[in-house]
Parts: sequence; C-alpha cells; structure tokens
Amino acid sequence: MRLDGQGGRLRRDMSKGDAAKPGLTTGKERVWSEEEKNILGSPNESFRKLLGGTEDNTEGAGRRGKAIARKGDTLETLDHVGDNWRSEDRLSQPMNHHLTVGLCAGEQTSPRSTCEAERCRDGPEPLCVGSLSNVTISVAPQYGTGQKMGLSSRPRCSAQDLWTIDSGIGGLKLTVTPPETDVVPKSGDHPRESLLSRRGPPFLLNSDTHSYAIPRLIVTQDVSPKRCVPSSLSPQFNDTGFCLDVPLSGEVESPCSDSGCGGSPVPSLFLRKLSSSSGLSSASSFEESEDDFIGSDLEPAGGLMVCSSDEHGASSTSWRKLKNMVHWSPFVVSFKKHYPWVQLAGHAGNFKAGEYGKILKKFCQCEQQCLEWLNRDSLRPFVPGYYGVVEKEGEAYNQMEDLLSEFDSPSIMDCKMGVRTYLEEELVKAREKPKLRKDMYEKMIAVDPDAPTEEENRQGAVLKPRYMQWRETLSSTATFGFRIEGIKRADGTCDTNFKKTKHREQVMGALEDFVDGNKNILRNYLTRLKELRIELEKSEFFKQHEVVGSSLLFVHDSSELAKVWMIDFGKTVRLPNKQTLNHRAPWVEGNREDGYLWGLDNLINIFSDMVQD
Ligand SMILES: Nc1ncnc2c1ncn2[C@@H]1O[C@H](COP(=O)(O)OP(=O)(O)OP(=O)(O)O)[C@@H](O)[C@H]1O
Ligand SMILES: O=P(O)(O)O[C@@H]1[C@H](O)[C@H](O)[C@@H](OP(=O)(O)O)[C@H](OP(=O)(O)O)[C@H]1O
Repeated sequence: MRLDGQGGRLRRDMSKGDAAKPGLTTGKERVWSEEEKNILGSPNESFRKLLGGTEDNTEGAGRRGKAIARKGDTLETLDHVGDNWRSEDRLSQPMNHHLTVGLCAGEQTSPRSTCEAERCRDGPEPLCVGSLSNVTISVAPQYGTGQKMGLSSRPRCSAQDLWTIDSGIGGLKLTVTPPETDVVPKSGDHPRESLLSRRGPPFLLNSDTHSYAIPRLIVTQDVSPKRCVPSSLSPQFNDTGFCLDVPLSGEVESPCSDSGCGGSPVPSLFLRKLSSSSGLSSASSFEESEDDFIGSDLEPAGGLMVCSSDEHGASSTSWRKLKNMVHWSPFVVSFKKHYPWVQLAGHAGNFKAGEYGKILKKFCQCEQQCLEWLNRDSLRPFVPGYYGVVEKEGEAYNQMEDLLSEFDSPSIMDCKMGVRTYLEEELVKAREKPKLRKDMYEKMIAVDPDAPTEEENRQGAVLKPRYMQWRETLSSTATFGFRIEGIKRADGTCDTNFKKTKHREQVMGALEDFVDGNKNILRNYLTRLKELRIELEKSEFFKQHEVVGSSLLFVHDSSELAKVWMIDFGKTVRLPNKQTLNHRAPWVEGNREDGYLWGLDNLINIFSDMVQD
C-alpha cells in the first residue's frame, strides 16, 4: 500500500495525554503525496521541501500533523498546528542511508503495549511503529553527510511520549537502515517488479521538476531486502537439454531481468536535444528540459530508436544527440555539439535520457545498491557515477553517468564478463519452478536450428539456464570468461552478431575491427584494463559480490582517448556470511565463483598480444 493522500484512515485522537480515554474524536489522517511537495513554512524557509507526513483532519481540532522535510542538507521533522508548519527537529541524514519512518498513529487502544511490542526503547533512534505500517523514505546521496540522525523532540519513546503528541498524531520517528544490507530479493520476487509494484521504490527523485531528490512516502511492511540461500543441490542443467514437462512462460524471474521485453539486445539510440545554454550562464544552463527532446517515446526505450542491427550485421544510423558544451576560456561560450547515445546490448526499453550527462536505467534494487556501494569503493573510477532514483512517467529509474558524454563520435564495445551469465539462484528457481521459454527456443534456432534437443523441439521451448549455457558455450564466455555483446563503430554502424565469436582469433579480429587497427587505442585500453584489474583485486565490493551478467563498456574516439567501465549490476549479488570470492576459481555450483577476473586476465592477454603484434 502506498500512502498517497487518497485514503483516509480513522484514528483515535490521543491528544492531551489522554490516550486511553474512550470516545475520543476520530478523524481522517492525511498523508502528503508526491504532488503535494509544497514549499512549506515562512518565506525564509522557502527551500524546505515536504517529503512526506501525516495530517490529522480531526474535525474541530484544526489542521495538525507531522511531516518530514528537507531543507538544504538536513532533514527536519515538522509539526503542523493550525495553518502553519514549524520546524521541530533537524536531522542529519547519513549519505546513502534509508530512512525508516514509523508513523505512530492509527486506531490504537493500547499504546503502551504497542510501544513495548515494537522496538520503542531508548537507544539509537527506535523504530517507532504504531498500528500503521512502516513507511520507507529513501534519501538521495546528496542529502547530507552527517553520521548521526537525530530524532523528533521525543527522544524517549515511551507510551506517554508517543501518544500524547500534539493533536494525537502519535509521532513521526525516524531510524536509519544501514546500506550494507543484503541486496538479493527473496526467492520468487522479481526485484524490479517487487519494488515498483509490490512495495514501491524506496525513493524516487522527480527528474522533471527538481534538480534534487523529492522522495515519495511509501508504506512497506518489510524494509530489509531478502537474500536467497545458495543451493546445495548439484547442478541439473547441462547442454544436453531439459526434459521437463513445465508450462510455457515468457519469463523466468531473475534479479533485474526484464523478461517482459524479450531479452533481446536491441541497439538503440536516443535522439535528443538539450536546452541551449546562453553565454555566461551558470550551472543551471546545463540542465536539460524534457521538452527539449526531439521527439519522444517512439520506442520502448523511451528514447528514439533510430539505429538497430540484427544478427546479420551492421546497420548505419542517422542518429545524433545534441549536447551543450561550455568552454570556460577565455569566455564562457556555449554551443551545441552532436554526439550519440547508443544502447548496444541489454533489454530493450531499459534506458531513457536523463539530465545533462546522465542516463536513466530502469530501476533495479540490486543495481542501485551496487552502484551506491561502488561509488564509495576503490572501483569508483571504473563505474558510472550514481545519482539516485528518479521517477519519470510513473516509472522508477536509476540515474547514472552517461559514459559517452565526454567522447566525440565514440566507438563502443560491450563485453559481458564472467564464465556464466546466470546466477546460482536462477538455477535453484528454475529447478523449483521450471518455466519453458518459447522466445529463447526461437532465438536458439535462429542461430542454430540443430541446437535444440528432440524434446525441446517437441516442446518448442527451452529453459532459461539451458539457453544461457548454450549461449555461453557457443561464444567465448565458457572458454575465455568474457564475450563480446556488441560493437558500435565511429561511423555509426552497429554489430551485435557475436553469438558465435568463440575462438581467440575471432575475438582478436573483432577487437582489431573495433579499434580500426589503431595500436595507440589498443595500448590505452590495455593500460586501463590493467588498472582496473589492480583495483578489482583490492576492492572490498568485488570480494563480497557474485558478479554475473555485468559488462565492461569500452569507449574510445578519434582523439585516442580510450576508457573502460564496469556496467550492469542487475545480477550482482552480495555473498552471505562474509563469504568472499577470488573470481578466478572454476565455478562449481555452490561456490558462486563467477570467473570475472579470469575473464579479465584473458582479455588483458589478448590485448597485450595485439599490442605486441
Ligand atoms: N552508464 C552508461 N553510459 C553509457 N552507456 C551505457 C551506460 N550503461 C549502459 N549503457 C549502454 O546500454 C547497454 C546496455 O546496458 P546494460 O548492460 O546495463 O543493460 P541491461 O538491459 O541491464 O543489460 P542485460 O540485458 O545484459 O542485463 C550497454 O551495452 C551500453 O551500450
Ligand atoms: O542475449 P540474448 O541471447 O538475447 O539472451 C538474453 C541475455 O542472456 C540476457 O543477459 C538475459 O537477461 P538477464 O541477464 O537479465 O537474465 C536475457 O534473459 P531474459 O530474456 O530472461 O531477460 C536473455 O534473453
């Protein structure tokens, strides 16, 4: 259930300390919705933004309520009495932490017992839960850097304190959930779906109207993500196929998999225009307006898909993106520059254009938590900057750095890393609840009509792990621990026909073509890959995560600037019980090794050979 200001809720007026008194007025509790992100308070508080709260509309009681608001870098709880909101407490919100808010209001006959039953006690910010559900607000990283969070004016969460506040709104208490919680949703949950439809995103930034976060209030019963336990079962899937009598399905759930879109990589390009900035304008001139986009959602990605390529080769494009450029010397001069945004691989419909230099990728909790962590990890220079979650047209997106923005007519390559492309938990799920995939069968026979077993031909479908394993062995994933997913050359042509690029010579040929024989670019890539390896070997994040389906994005341009970043953390999951991986050991189901570093070693070897040749 989401608090959206629509539904009123009967509640007992606990005012004047007389909580248990029968016959108290009942009224409607109102919760501020996203649309009610008013600027509150007096003029000198005009930067305060309401994040969420409750209002007691008890008849005769006047308007009373409590809310959480943001002002500058601090969060505040606000008391609302009569027509005015006043600031009550200031909270320093730790970066990247989620706030859990307990609304102590509702039909409460025994506040004391509720208070005791829940974790209302002295100590660091009790989670104060009344008869209403918890509310989760998440806060964007830019919210502030304080380490401790204060509480409302009632630091001791006694029953008396709780239920005698103001007009009877039981209190609005905050607690911090550390970010180091496990990120894997409980088995059976599709994280993206569960987040968006079951309990809503933990926080949404409204990209259209604000340059900073305006979280929504979301009611949730369960604020801590669940983890799937690795299977102790031995592998049952192999290349010989699956002979299970199972229903056909368009989807096998997996973290952040977007099966609904079919799963086919669809190169697409955003065609967009950024608002022009004028001469000596300030930072605001960098902000783009959605209205400035050329065209709108003509294809599922939300941008314009003007380039596509298929299994059979390249296609050229007529795309372009306009970007504001500001030169700071000797004068600030702005002009528009054309550069492309291309989605080389991945699920169609996953991306939208974001603010200046940023892109939006469909929200995925795994990815969000990884990006948050990675942005604080030693791997920071090798991942896109992360800018929180934004909402656009009713959907949640992770906002991240557009890695193409610093390049001129970039050449791009996506390499999927690791020896396997499915999580161990996907195997477990597929065993427990096998679902046949007709779409995957069709993709399979399009590449190799002889690949399916007789059984699979009869069924006209395959299981996802079977398809994934077939893709791995057909390409260089199984033999080298990486595979090329797609290449976009400087001339705009795209190629995603690498499903059968398996052998070293084939890989080298593709790389040679990608850099157009330019040894300097190869050398620059090699340097960057080696730097990445050093950081990966040091990284705490990397040690503690099973990294599956993640890619390295290679980008260079004619200036010979050549960079590599890690992208796609939709299937990167934290290991339980302080387990760590070395990312080079062979995978045996249960050990969760992913072969990422082994793949990187091989990639580095290939680049080294090519540089020397
Ligand atoms: N931060 C970024 N900057 C620029 N381009 C990006 C960025 N992230 C992704 N892309 C582009 O989008 C493509 C797909 O990205 P990504 O792998 O994250 O998507 P996905 O839909 O999760 O993929 P998959 O289906 O493999 O899980 C990349 O190949 C790249 O072309
Ligand atoms: O590249 P192909 O041959 O099109 O195959 C897809 C690819 O393996 C994706 O990585 C995978 O998504 P995940 O990595 O998110 O599982 C997708 O599964 P899906 O269709 O279930 O989304 C596959 O269909």
